[in-house]
Amino acid sequence: ALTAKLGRCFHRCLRILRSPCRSFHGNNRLLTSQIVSYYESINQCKKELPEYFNFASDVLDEWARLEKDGRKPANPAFWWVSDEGEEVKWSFEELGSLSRKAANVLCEACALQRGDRAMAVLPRVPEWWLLNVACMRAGIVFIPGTSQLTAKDISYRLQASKAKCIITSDTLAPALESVLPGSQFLRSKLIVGRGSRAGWLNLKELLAVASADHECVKTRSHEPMVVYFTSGTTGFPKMVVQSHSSYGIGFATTGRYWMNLTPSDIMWNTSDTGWAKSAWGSVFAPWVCGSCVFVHNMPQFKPEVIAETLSRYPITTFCTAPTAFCMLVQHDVSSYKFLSLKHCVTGGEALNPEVFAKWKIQTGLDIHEGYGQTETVAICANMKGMKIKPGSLGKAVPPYDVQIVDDHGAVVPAGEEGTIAVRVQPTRPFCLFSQYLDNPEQTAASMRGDFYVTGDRGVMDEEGYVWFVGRADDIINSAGYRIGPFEVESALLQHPAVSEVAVVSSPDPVRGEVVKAFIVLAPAFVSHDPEKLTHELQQHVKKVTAPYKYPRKVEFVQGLPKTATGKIQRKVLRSKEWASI
Ligand SMILES: Nc1ncnc2c1ncn2[C@@H]1O[C@H](COP(=O)(O)OP(=O)(O)OP(=O)(O)O)[C@@H](O)[C@H]1O
Repeated sequence: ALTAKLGRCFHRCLRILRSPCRSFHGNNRLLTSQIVSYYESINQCKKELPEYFNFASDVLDEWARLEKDGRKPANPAFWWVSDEGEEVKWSFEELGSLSRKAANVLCEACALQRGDRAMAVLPRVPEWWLLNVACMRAGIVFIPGTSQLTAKDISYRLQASKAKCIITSDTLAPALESVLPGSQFLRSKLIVGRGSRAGWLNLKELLAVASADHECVKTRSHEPMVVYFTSGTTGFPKMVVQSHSSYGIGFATTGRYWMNLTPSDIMWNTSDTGWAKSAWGSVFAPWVCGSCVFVHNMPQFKPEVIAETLSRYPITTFCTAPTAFCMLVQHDVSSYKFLSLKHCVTGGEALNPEVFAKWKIQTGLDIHEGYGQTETVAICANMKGMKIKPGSLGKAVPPYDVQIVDDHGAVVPAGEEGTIAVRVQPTRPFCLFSQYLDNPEQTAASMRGDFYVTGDRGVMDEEGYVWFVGRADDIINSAGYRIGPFEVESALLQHPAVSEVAVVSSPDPVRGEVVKAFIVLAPAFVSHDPEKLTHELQQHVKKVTAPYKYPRKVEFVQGLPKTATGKIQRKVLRSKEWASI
């Protein structure tokens, strides 16, 4: 009888674990590792997506429960520092109670309801994280925008997104006021920071009197959770809708295997709050893994400040853009001691192998490059434990089936160039964006046959590693040769004279177009003879890569045009080159 009883009990447990609708709500017996592995197995298609899911109640509150029971490493959920020496540390419990208060503020004082949209244009202040979680709890769609946006940009975004609430800082509010009257959807305005302003509610004052009792909305997995704007590298930024599960569950594999995160880790991602990269590395990937989100609120990216922060705080995992790694190795971080740091990741643009090699020499650490878009979680990555191929994007991250396809959506053989694509037939991955907001044409245009196409060109090698060639628009077609800017830029960066470089097409009467390099010189080379230097750089490229790729035109410049995220806008340089034609 006892065996039969045990057998029944075992099967009941198994049924609960396998149940598609299972949530962690109220289940106190779960272990730390089970939270991550449950969501990981959904990513690996071993378990079905639950019908209802909410990151706040199903993940964050679960970590808070384990923390309370003493079954989670004593790591804060959130650790924020500023240049002025201020510090904020929240446990998962504190994050829970503060975000419940914030949810009440949004629902009561701001009169927002489930499904309404709220736009937050804030620098890296702790309230950004609170409001993010508060919106999840209330089922409000959160729309982050970078504080580098101009009032005109914000006006466009408010109109386009039909946001009912604008949240901004006391310093940004005056500049915004001029454009707000034109936003017919806007119902409430919330200020984060000190001081009062006519017509604005103040979060701090409202939080002081808000109740910490709030029942989390039971959101459906596919319900919209957040809208992010793309960087606008190739055109006007697109509004990408992500659901509660796409970002909420989809980052489990990214966090565990690419970022190497566990509940003992402290993750620092330097991305600005307005970009999807902050959702990746400062919200979902670390928190689904129970790690601590570390934030340094610094108005400007200064390599010496980054290096000091990495030395001073027990940061274990560091993520920053390739350009930032480039600035760090140029600053030379060899003299710093990053005692806790054990894992570095990057993405968002191409990481040149030269930077990878220098970082390894200076710190002893690899940089694990990953690739993805606002529309996705990590598509490819050089994951922990895998052989790293410097210069490659790594291999497909589950559940994505990544292929290189031709113009008709047919998969091309290994070694052949095509468009990097993610299979959506017969099964569309749950962690792919839902749509471009109010733009069915653009949403449809992102599909080709059985695939979602990224718009990036690449090659897959025999081992399944994907190599980035360039954005489709950036490929140079010179006398029948197709040349990706990345390879030429990587070759040029190996030369000590080159500090930064962008390679684009330029008109040519014979070849149609030729390779042109815009180069920012390293300080020691600024006074060199430009003609001699041009020749030397051309010879250098011919030596380190196929000679037909060398830049026939070279222009030395003071700086390169970049998006607010720091990505090089080759489009701007290209347009100037072709303007006179
Ligand atoms: N590791 C990487 N190497 C090279 N490029 C990368 C890498 N990771 C991401 N990218 C580039 O960044 C893009 C995704 O960035 P994001 O979603 O911010 O929008 P964007 O393409 O920069 O802007 P927009 O779509 O508005 O032009 C990818 O499509 C790819 O071009």
